[in-house]
Amino acid sequence: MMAEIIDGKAMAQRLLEETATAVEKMRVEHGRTPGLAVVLVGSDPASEVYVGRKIAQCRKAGIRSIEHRLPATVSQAELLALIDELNADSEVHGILIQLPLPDHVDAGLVLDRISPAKDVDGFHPVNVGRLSTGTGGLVPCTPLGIMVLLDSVIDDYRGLNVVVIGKSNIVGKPVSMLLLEREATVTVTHIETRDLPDVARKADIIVAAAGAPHLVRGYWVKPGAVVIDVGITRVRDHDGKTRIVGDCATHELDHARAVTPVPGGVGPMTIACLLSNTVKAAGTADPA
Ligand SMILES: Nc1nc2c(c(=O)[nH]1)N[C@@H](CN(C=O)c1ccc(C(=O)N[C@@H](CCC(=O)O)C(=O)O)cc1)CN2
Repeated sequence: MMAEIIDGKAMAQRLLEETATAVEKMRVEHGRTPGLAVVLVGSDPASEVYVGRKIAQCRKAGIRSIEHRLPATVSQAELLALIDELNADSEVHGILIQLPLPDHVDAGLVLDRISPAKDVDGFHPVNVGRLSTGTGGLVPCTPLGIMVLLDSVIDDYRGLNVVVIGKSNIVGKPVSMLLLEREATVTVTHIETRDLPDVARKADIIVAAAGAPHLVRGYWVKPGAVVIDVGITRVRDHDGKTRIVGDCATHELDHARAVTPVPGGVGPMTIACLLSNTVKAAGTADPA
């Protein structure tokens, strides 16, 4: 039997529609339009695509987006000055700095400068701390999206074994916190983990976020497990064409209960959750 394919594209579309409804309600009831500042440094082609999609989705949902495109040579001081300006702007409820940043910029310093209340990416230490103590705050978009996808196939996480592959600050660590909040038993694995296939095979849920194409093979996955594929790697085929592949060899996962596709799984949810975080930030902001 084939595994169920969790349709991230359709679920993202639904969330975007709900967000548009919430934006309209906020406008009518409070006279406030959520505003998202999108900062792109340099011209990384993938970042250009993602930023373009974020802005297009904002437009559709009725969120005001304010785009700041800076050259790759921008100084750290200039970037910090822009963030100070955006922090002080009452029309800006969310600030997004598209990653990666150029090497000469200290990304940690830049992200820490964003006001935690406007940190719609959930990367600021205050929001990281809130997430790890289960005390609210803004949660990173990809992990939020993963939970929406998982909730579509799992009612009760209590006692389930989850193996997270990858310990990044953007995905691995925050998704582990969200799963712990649901009383799952979470094992976070990484490049140094011994016998990773054996560890993975014990999982009821695998979240693969290693950035390693087709790392997770069929024999890593227990029959009936749910597999969330977070990897997005562009590879070049024999014919010279590029295509996007995930961290999982999905064609070997017929025995899984459900899997997310790449593309069309976690990626679209990341953008939808950014918009819903922006509305959340606008809803908690002080009146202008
Ligand atoms: N400030 C941030 N920077 C980055 C984040 C982030 O959450 N915040 N995540 C990634 C990039 N990203 C969003 O910014 C992102 C990546 C992929 C997708 C997506 O929809 N992917 C498609 C496939 C790719 C394609 O079609 O080109 C899919 O999976 O279907 C959306 C957003 C790093 N930077």
